[in-house]
Amino acid sequence: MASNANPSLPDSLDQARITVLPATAFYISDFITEDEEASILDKIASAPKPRWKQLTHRRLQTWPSDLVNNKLIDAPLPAWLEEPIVSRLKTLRLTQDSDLVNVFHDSPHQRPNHVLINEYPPGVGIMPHKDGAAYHPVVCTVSLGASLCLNIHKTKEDGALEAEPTWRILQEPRSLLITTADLYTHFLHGIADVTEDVELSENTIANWTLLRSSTDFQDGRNVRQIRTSLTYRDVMSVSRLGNKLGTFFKR
Ligand SMILES: O=C(O)CCC(=O)C(=O)O
Ligand SMILES: [Fe+2]
Repeated sequence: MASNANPSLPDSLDQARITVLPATAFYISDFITEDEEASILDKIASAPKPRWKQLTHRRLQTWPSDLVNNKLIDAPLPAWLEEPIVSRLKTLRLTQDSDLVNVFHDSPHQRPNHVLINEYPPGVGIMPHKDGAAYHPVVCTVSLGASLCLNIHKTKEDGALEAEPTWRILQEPRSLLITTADLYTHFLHGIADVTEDVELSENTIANWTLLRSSTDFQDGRNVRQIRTSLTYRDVMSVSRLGNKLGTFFKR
């Protein structure tokens, strides 16, 4: 396939469901093309320096802006985050005979309005966490540059985190992972601070049969390289600027 060809998407998300996970997750290995991936990585790299927020080990960008008190100030996404990804997300049907042509059909704005860009060098991950109340519980993650494992953790009866993940999802470059429902509200997700993901196999990776090339991981290893993720979500509360009294209207 030419690298600029449209990727082949499944007819419906039914075919992309990660069936061993609790409700609900979908994985599409070729959601964007190599050309699209390269062009988005270029845009991220050429963003003005103040766009980056530098954490201790990791850096991130938020588009169109940071949330303030869990609210988004109304603004469009830049064109390079809108096309092709948002348009393509909107075309994904839940089932083949469903008219519900996207996973955001019951979200407040029927589409993602916010994108977080996270860059993970080898050895760097993100602590297990929940995404919280600011967002509608649908998360669409597009991975760029390299592969890594997202860990899904249970909590114990007393609310403490189980240190070992119960499931692992392997995310390849150009893939789309959608997590919703209990995976959003009940379980925690995180990425291990390792330079290599190990013990990768049909038995340990929840989406093994949906991978583009499980043969790449036949030795059970994924040596980490820089992996960048685009996390698309719908921020529930959006406020408009420009009111003289400084109060905010809901959209
Ligand atoms: O980079 C990822 O895939 C996960 C990011 C994440 O969990 C978050 O930003 O809330
Ligand atoms: Fe998260």
